[in-house]
Amino acid sequence: MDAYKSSVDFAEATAFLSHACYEQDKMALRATLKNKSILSGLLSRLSSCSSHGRVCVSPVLVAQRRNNSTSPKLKVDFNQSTGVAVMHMQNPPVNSLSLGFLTEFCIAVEKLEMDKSCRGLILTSSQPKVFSAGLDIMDMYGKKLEQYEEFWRAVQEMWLKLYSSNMVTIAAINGSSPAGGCLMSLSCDYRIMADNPRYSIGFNETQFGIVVPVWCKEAMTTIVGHRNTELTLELGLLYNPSDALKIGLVDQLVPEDQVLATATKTMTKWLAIPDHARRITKSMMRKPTIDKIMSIREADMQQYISFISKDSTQKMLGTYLEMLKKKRG
Ligand SMILES: CCCCCCCCCCC/C=C/C(=O)SCCNC(=O)CCNC(=O)[C@H](O)C(C)(C)COP(=O)(O)OP(=O)(O)OC[C@H]1O[C@@H](n2cnc3c(N)ncnc32)[C@H](O)[C@@H]1OP(=O)(O)O
Repeated sequence: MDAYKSSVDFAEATAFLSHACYEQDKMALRATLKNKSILSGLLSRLSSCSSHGRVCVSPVLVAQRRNNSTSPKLKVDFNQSTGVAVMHMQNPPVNSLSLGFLTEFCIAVEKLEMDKSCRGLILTSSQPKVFSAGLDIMDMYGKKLEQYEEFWRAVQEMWLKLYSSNMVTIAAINGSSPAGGCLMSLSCDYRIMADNPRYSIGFNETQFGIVVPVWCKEAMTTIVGHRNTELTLELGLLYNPSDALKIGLVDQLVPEDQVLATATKTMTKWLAIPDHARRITKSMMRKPTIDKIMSIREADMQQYISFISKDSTQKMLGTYLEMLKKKRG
């Protein structure tokens, strides 16, 4: 009975998802998913139903107002003739990965994934100077345990969706991309960054007392190797574009005004490879990491909740938030 009930929930929510392209749909979806067990079930099952063996979603008040904004946090331009979608992140001011953003992102990627005519996804930012500031610290600060859980479930889901995508995914990094922003680009197949020494990319978490999850370490190690990962994560390093290129954190640097054009050109090359061969190869390369991470998903959740809700962690996050806000004033 429970299994039946949950499959009905899932079917309803999936049917609903496929139509959730307008703002009122998204608001209703969030209301439908308010029950976190449905959210967890839906998001996990969405990731397990895909093909090819991939694992198949004061200052405080100012920031809260921003996060509650109902304007779309993503703009997706899909070109039917090329089969390429460009996803512009537009969550001002810095494209932080808030719960609202993550939910919208998972829905958008799932919709593109289900559309067989979409073969490539370019991820970029509409915000000046910033690709993504990483996880929204407001969603990690001063919240209830259930809220931490809902947020982290969405973080895990977003990573899985992007990392296990069948599409060719290219990050067009047209601004700074610390922490979660860096991991988001590392989940793509290829990274092109604006050659502007004022931009930075990397993982600065330890600098303000946060430890990245094990799956972040795993994903990074597969790209830049054990030693670079160790140095970056322990010291909380952010790199300028040319240093990022040296260690392989990005694949290519181009002048700022050519990031998107280069991504589009690169996409054409990737799409010239027969899809089935590329997809199976991608799965072969990534499935071991995905399987490993899936097996520790619930433990990772418990670890996150216990770590983030500690008084000492909250105190450090509070200090960091104040520091970020003072920087401007
Ligand atoms: C495939 C998907 C992957 C999913 C992700 C998985 C992630 C797991 C990874 C491991 C754990 C990750 C943890 C994190 O990501 S914690 C967040 C870490 N991020 C940072 O430390 C970046 C902090 N921000 C900055 O350094 C700068 O803001 C930035 C360089 C990005 C831009 O600088 P700029 O000068 O243009 O802007 P301001 O600093 O003035 O900021 C403007 C306002 O935005 C607020 N802000 C900035 N960053 C965040 C943030 N991460 N969360 C919430 N709010 C943020 C900042 O306070 C300013 O607010 P006010 O306008 O109110 O002053």
